Amino acid sequence: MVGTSEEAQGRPGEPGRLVVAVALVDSVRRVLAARRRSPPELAGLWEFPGGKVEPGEDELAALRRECREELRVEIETGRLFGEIALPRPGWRMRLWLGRVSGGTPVAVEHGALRWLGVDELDDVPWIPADAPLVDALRVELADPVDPVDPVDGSWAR
Ligand SMILES: Nc1nc2c([nH]c(=O)n2[C@H]2C[C@H](O)[C@@H](COP(=O)(O)OP(=O)(O)OP(=O)(O)O)O2)c(=O)[nH]1
Repeated sequence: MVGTSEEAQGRPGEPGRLVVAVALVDSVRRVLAARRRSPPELAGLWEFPGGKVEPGEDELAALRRECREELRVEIETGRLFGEIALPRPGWRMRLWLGRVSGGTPVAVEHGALRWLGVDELDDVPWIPADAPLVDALRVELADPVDPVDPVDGSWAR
């Protein structure tokens, strides 16, 4: 049953963790989504690239590391887009805006990658916890708060 495993709920007394992820936006304002292969309760669901920040690690350094490991790309980050609580005690996830600055994403650890336009965000089953971020991204992609974001003027009009 989904949500009953240790992966979903954590061990009693386990300290929380920070997960950092990035909404990579391309020049035609599509966002990169990645399909998880594991653990079983998340396999097949789609997410933003990222992962756990290691103890003592800088959050954005962790994000760049995860993008190299998972996608084989270099990234530039823009502004912090949002933060959510994950369904595991003490765990939260911070989502940054960003773009690929080097290389082409390859699904090293994921089952698939897709660049989704604003009208395609609902085409994949996202991890349920991500729903508020996906909703906010839908608004952002359709009508950017700052048309010269996400990094330094790279939004394509
Ligand atoms: N990367 C990412 N993780 C998410 C999202 N939504 C969400 O609930 N999560 C959860 C799934 C995982 O429980 C946790 C991220 O852990 P992870 O297993 O991807 O982290 P990691 O790459 O450091 O993995 P590992 O080295 O321990 O294998 O955050 C999302 O959009 N992106």
